[in-house]
Amino acid sequence: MPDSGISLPRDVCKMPDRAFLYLAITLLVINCLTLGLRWRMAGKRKRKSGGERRGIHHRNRYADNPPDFAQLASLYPSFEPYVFYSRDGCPRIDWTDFNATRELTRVLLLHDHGVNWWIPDGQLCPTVPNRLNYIHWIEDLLALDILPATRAEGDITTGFDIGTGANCIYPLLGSSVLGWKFVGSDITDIAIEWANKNVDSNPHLSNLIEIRRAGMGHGVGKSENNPILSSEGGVQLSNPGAENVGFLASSVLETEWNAKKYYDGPPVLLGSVKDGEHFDFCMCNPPFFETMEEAGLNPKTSCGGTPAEMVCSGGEHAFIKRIIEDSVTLKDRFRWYSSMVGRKLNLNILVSELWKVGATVVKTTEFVQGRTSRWGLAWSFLPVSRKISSSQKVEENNLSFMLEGLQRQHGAFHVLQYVESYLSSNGASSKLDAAAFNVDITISRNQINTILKPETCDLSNSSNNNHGEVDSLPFCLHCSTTNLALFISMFSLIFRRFLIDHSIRNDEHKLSIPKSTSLSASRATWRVSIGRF
Ligand SMILES: C[S@@+](CC[C@H](N)C(=O)[O-])C[C@H]1O[C@@H](n2cnc3c(N)ncnc32)[C@H](O)[C@@H]1O
Repeated sequence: MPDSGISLPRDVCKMPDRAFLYLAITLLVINCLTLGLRWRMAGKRKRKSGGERRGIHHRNRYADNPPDFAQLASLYPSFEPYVFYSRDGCPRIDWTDFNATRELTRVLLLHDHGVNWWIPDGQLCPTVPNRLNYIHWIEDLLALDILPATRAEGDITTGFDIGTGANCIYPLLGSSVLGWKFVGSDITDIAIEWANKNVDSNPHLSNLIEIRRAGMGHGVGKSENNPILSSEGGVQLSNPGAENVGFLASSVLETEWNAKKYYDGPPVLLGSVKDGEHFDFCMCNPPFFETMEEAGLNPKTSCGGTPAEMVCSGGEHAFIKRIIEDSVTLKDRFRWYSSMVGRKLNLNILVSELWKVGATVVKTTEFVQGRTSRWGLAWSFLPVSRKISSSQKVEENNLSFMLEGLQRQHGAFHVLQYVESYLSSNGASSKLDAAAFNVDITISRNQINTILKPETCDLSNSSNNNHGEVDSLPFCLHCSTTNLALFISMFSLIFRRFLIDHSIRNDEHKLSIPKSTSLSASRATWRVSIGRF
């Protein structure tokens, strides 16, 4: 009997042929079903852990048509020596060979985008399909109508690429694929020289792209009055969120944040943006690492990358934090600020920092690049329109409300963290998603009853002083039952506790509650999520 890979009980071997055949088929079917189930579960697990997991952007031209190495080799003799055929007959290249990856990028840019391009040995070599994902995500952000338009219709979309590199990839792709204008900044001579060469070799794009040395005393924040640069030229260490820490002092995020180092390199946006300039967006593929060892240079690929491109003091966290600080000064000079982020932990920390500094909207996405993931982080300070989409309007279990009377230093994020910890301490399962800016709560009727018990509800100690400016925060409540009134009572109580705990006079606070909700459901457990809209 050939080795089927399935071991059978010994007496099965004595069975008559037909019985054995049935058994073998049954085992095979069970095996297939199990495999299928595992496969489906793996798929589900992936989506569950990755949230809105994204691969290649649906508008990315390589989404349905990955680069055809054989065709490229037949069309471009310079690429041909790098292509070999594996045993299964598939054309491949050696991803650990820098010359091969550089030649692939060159021919892809030429063949698919009509772009002439080159970089010197060792400079960071971009993977065209990956870089296109970020461009298309920016396109998605610009199409969102939650922010007011900041330029006249018909004006060309204009972006700022922080750290454009010798490869100048984002301006070249953004201008050739979407006709956008770009300013690309960098700090090294080699990047400035080669980015300019790459622009000059494409006369059809050169009027769309300007290469600029960062921090050369342009406009806002020029060296002599740059509010961020200290007299020693280092970065002034603002204690992040100092006035906002409050009850969060011990939270994990804060601890992580405070443990981080600070960027002390050349200016980033301040000093690079000229007086009167406005941009639709900025983008950045930052130096991700603190050391070249950390960069670890993936042994499975060779995309080059010099220390100047890969490394900065404090790593990506510090660099992006610096972009955030600059954006706080530049505010609506950019419609959207954005950056790539290499680590999920940093993404969460940066999202929470953005809410603290007053961003009006924060968006994130995941870019799946082969076996690694990167994240996109975008934010704005423009007023967000409170338009409720038609799908939200028909959902009867969605409720929007305002929490008024908060002091301005208590951001909506603080309120959500308070809700999370308050409910957790009362036994409910409560999970804050910093990126999505909401808290998911699973709570039982008994737990709600305990929270609403008169002794728990004693809110009489409310004679605190109110100081500072007051503000109001819009929230949205999504509830898996129609029993909103119960939740509103509970949240009203939690918010009142928050205000009391933070020395805000009780009578200043107001929670608008709809009149027509009824208390009827008898389910044991509900799911509710509260977030900012
Ligand atoms: C990871 S590389 C990105 C290059 C290119 N944008 C890409 O995606 O391949 C980071 C770039 O940021 C540049 N850089 C570092 N500090 C900078 C600063 N303060 N302002 C502008 N660019 C900076 C580096 O020289 C480097 O070219």
